[in-house]
Amino acid sequence: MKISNKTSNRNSEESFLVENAELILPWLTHQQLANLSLTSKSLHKLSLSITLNRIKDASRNLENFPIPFLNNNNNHNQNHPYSYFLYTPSLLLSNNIPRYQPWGDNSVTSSNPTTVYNGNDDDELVSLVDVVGCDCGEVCGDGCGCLGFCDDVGRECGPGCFCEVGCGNRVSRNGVAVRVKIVRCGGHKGWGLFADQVVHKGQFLFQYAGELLTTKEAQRRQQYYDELSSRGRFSSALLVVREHLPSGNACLRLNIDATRIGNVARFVNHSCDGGNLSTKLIRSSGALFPRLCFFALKDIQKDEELTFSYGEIRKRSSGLPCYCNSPSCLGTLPSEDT
Ligand SMILES: C[S@@+](CC[C@H](N)C(=O)[O-])C[C@H]1O[C@@H](n2cnc3c(N)ncnc32)[C@H](O)[C@@H]1O
Repeated sequence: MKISNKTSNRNSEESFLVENAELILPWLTHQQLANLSLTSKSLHKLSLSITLNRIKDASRNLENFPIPFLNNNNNHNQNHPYSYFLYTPSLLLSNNIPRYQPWGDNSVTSSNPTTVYNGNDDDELVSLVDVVGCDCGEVCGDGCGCLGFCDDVGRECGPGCFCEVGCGNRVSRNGVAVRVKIVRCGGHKGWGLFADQVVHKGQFLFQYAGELLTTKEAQRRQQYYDELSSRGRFSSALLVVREHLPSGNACLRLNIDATRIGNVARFVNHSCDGGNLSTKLIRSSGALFPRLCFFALKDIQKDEELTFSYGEIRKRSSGLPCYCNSPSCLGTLPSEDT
């Protein structure tokens, strides 16, 4: 039997991939994995087991609990087993975003191969010149100087403090605090985030993690995302937070894009009735930027969808249709000029 060079090259590529599957396959994007699975039976089997693993934990092992994807939708068009994005538990500067991230390893490797981000802290966002914090000891008490509010922004202990990770004044710094799941919603909302346990009113759930952008970059991306959304089948997760002084003047603006890299908060859908989550900005001592934190607005039952209001303003006349299903639904999603 004569085997052509092309066939033997393909066979050796395939056996190389099969032999090194554990090293290579976890790094592939969903598209690369899908393409690979078409090439041979053994790679199809391996890709399938990688996919089943991904479905079990969207956070790639970076949170305290696994965060599963659930898609019980039989509609062929909506039959995606999971949503592909890179995971970060905290805010990242946009010049430090990894190009690839293994699924199941505890590190995010930056596009600069010398930088490995371990996902546990936001050291990148700490002022190295002016790191300030409390010196209460292991755990802070009522007299801790980091407690309280400043211009409507809550305060917490942070990288500038001497207290330890278990300190009660670090609620928003320890990742996702309650069990949640990412569920494919019926209709046109795409994926949504659901409680996988009872959550009590006032409880902290998670922060909105992603890339911190300059306003110019946020405007550029918003325009691009709007274009993609208008063609359908695209969900952007670019959030602009504006804080105003009592005078009405803007005093703070945060642009967080979780579209390419983010955490579970990127799956929280909008509800015109305000939903069951509230948001609050919290600044950790020593950190340059505050984080946007989500708290339960009311008691939330297991299996209830987690939602909040994306805003009041509907500036774009051709706004995207809203499917929140609340009696107060306004028909379109909020939109503002970025
Ligand atoms: C932050 S993402 C939320 C997760 C998103 N559903 C997904 O599948 O990735 C925001 C996008 O979700 C969709 N979305 C959120 N709330 C919605 C609603 N009430 N009705 C319709 N689409 C909604 C819109 O496409 C919006 O741009």
